[in-house]
Amino acid sequence: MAAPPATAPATARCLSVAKSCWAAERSSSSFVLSAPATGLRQSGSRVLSIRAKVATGLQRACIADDGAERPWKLSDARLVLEDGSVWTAKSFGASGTQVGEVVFNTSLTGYQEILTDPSYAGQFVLMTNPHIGNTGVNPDDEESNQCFLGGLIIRNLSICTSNWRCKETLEKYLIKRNIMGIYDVDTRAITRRLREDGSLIGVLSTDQSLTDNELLEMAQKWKIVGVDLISGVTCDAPYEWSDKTDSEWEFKRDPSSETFHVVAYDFGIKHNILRRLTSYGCKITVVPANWPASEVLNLKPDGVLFSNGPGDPAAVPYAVKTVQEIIGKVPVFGICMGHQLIGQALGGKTFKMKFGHHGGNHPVCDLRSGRVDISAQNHNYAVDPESLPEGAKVTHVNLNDNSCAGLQYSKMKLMSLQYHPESSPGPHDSDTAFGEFIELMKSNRL
Ligand SMILES: NC(=O)CC[C@H](N)C(=O)O
Repeated sequence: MAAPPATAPATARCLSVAKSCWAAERSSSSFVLSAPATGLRQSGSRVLSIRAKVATGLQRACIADDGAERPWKLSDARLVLEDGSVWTAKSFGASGTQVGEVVFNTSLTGYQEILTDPSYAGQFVLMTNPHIGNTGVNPDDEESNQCFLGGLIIRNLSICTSNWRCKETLEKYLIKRNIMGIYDVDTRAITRRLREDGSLIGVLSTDQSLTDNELLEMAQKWKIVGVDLISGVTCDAPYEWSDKTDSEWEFKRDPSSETFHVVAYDFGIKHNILRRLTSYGCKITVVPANWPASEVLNLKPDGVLFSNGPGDPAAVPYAVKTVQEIIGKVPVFGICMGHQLIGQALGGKTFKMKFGHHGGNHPVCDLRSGRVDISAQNHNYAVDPESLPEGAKVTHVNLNDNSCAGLQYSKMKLMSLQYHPESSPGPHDSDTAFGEFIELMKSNRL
């Protein structure tokens, strides 16, 4: 059970701190900040300086621990961003100190699928929905066997859980899995900063012996671009997968009469991708990320799936080489990281987006039919369509920013999507993509 809220509502505390910061600002002759953690952005805009001061002011207002016992939880955690801002919060889940890239996710729920999505390795996920934890967690919504993300950042932790599937509270679940969580922090302000400045590296800490400056230094030294994160999340050895989507949840009513053998490269694969493929009539062999292409081709599969996965697609040349050795020989389907690796394997370029796409409400247009799907997304990198060779066709665009959301190259028997047709969590609109992969494999059999 979460701790009861502090007496003064957070917004009120925030506003009074903001007011006093503003008054101090006006009475001083310059906008130079006195707090060491904000000093780095002194040369930045006046607006940024004020915001940083508010964040630092919150820390002073909340960590007034005089040793007296109080029946509510005091702020005991900090999030220090690489821009020098310090955000105080209350911890839940594990304690300690953790570095990661902060991304915001606009899904209303589905936090358990997000926590267990291996593509979030190295990242802190900030949920923009202010109320999280009310449905607890259950054994069926896991997308992998562990949590790979660095930590969870939320506005309000639900003080109770109420759901017929709930087996455990979010707080207990995070403690068991040694994952840090913070709440009672201004997630809207952090999201606005990420939208303005782009994704930022941060440090989450409950360790009061570390100074703001020490945490800031950790954030500024840490790198995520150019790092191979796939090798930390892929499986150790091949295995067979045969679980379908549970009949209670199945929404596709016309099971395929044919079966297809698909080899799935595990770059951080989500279970629901495997379940959806199985429901569409596939027998699946999952192989580790570094499994030789020659051994996969020796199995004579009907198709190969290149899965989602964490990090920078340009940092895994071995995976790009594998994709190069396979495309054109058997039908392939790339999802998210798999799509980006296909882009690279075709000689195209990937680039880091300002703050990426993370959420269950991204409109995507299928340019072939004009149909618009609402899709589940989680990526910070994208394929530059201008860099692709002739013949590679952009089939889908994200309607929020026109970025490339899908590819097809008939001669190479390939299709790929930048988003998540398996939709966990998210809408089922794009489930038909699995049917398209089945058709691609069928036509290759003829
Ligand atoms: N979901 C994924 O596969 C993520 C892809 C890649 N790691 C990115 O952030 O762009």
